[in-house]
Amino acid sequence: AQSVWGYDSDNGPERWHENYPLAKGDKQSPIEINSKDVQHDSSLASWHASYDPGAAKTILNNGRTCRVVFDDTFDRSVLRGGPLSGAYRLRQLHLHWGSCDQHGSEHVIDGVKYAAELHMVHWNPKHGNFAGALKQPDGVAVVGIFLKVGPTPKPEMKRILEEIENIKTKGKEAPFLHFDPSILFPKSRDYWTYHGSFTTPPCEECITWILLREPIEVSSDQMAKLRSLSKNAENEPASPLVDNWRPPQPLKGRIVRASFK
Ligand SMILES: NS(=O)(=O)N=C1NCCCN1
Ligand SMILES: [Zn+2]
Repeated sequence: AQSVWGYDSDNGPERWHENYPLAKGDKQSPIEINSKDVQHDSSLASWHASYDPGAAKTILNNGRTCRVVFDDTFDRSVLRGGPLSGAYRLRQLHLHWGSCDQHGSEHVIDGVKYAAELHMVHWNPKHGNFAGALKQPDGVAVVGIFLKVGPTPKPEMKRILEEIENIKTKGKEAPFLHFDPSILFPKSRDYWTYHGSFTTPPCEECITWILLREPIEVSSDQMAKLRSLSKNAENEPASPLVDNWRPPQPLKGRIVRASFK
């Protein structure tokens, strides 16, 4: 059987284009951000999230990440402002992380790789549904938050990490209720924005990225917790779910704008 895509040598990012041609497009994500090339745009508005804690549904290990799913059947939890026109519905959040604290993020900032990167995925309801939004350049908005290992870990990450016990192997899902993901935001609203793609196949180029400049802090133990997830199903040989990140892709002349000086 065709090995589905993943992050191993035989099915990893260097080979995705064989089954997913968009992966070789000229608006791919993630990217390396070099502050010297960033353009400050004073016309960029601030972004605002208004999330309903009741929209949180379940947390899942799909063998490639840990994902929290939200009810997106109406404008219940939305992101607006910043570079966006209109309100985008929160659909899910997930993470990418490394096998050690020194790497794991997908976007790289002035050569700095963070231990992990959290993505909050929103879609534009003017395109009818998520599948339709994937076909549009303004279809999806992802807020990226960097996780940095430091001395004052953010207690708000605890809720997600506590749930990991119940979703250790691929396919395991647990209820995840009454959760407002905006508690995960750092203090500063400063962000970079550019147009790119999903960092996972089929790598559709439908994303307005909003990357928060200020990382949130986690402890090394919290990172170890994330690394205790397995990519295998319960009855399969154990294989740790780590290094589920795509490396930076060619910028191809794109402009990265900053909301800050
Ligand atoms: N890492 S990413 O760009 O957010 N990729 C995603 N792929 C599937 C749907 C949600 N997000
Ligand atoms: Zn992601």
